[in-house]
Amino acid sequence: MTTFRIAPSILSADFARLGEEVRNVVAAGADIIHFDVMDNHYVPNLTVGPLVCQAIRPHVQVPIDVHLMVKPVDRIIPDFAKAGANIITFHPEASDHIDRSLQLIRDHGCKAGLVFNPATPLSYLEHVMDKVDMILIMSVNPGFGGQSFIPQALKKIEQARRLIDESGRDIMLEVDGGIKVENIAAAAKAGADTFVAGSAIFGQPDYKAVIDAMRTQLAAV
Ligand SMILES: O=C(CO)[C@@H](O)[C@H](O)COP(=O)(O)O
Repeated sequence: MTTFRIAPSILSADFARLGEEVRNVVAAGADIIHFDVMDNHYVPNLTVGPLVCQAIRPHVQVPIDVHLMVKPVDRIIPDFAKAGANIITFHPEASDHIDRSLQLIRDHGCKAGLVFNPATPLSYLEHVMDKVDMILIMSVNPGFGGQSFIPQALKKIEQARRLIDESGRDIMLEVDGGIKVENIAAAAKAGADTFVAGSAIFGQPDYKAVIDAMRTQLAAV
């Protein structure tokens, strides 16, 4: 049986109360905290860095999944590992040496992953599948929360699921962007097992009600 994980994205949280926000969302049933890092270079938005990751680390026991939307990637990896990240993912287009970046993340004791924008081919995986612990399929173009799910992502999730099954490895398949109660089951049916949701959770007053509703949808898959 598939283990489904719900990973609220801090991008839609109240940054003035971030410690309280991550505590509340974990108490509401979140399995992972998704930590979006944007540099105003690789993506046209700017968020937070390792200091903020370090600041929230004592507030939660669940894994922190750091999604690097930065270029270059390598020089910031050790800082996030030291700040308490458990999973670090990056976009293959943002790294000059994908294999080296994956190895660097693993050498720092974290799980490593690659992120695929809507128009980025999965072929980047071909020679590095043995070093990947997570594949993250973007169902929006990265940079902002609150965008609409791009339905073509479902086909890519199916393709990624086939590659994972062929590899025989235990690789998490995460989807990110526009995930709501209404479409989470479709993403799960396509093969995703980890679901990032920002505005759908932090945009509602009752985090537990949303996460429970998502789990109800997942239980029927
Ligand atoms: O990485 C990103 C955006 O670049 C995402 O993690 C979003 O933050 C998800 O937000 P919603 O689409 O769920 O509101």
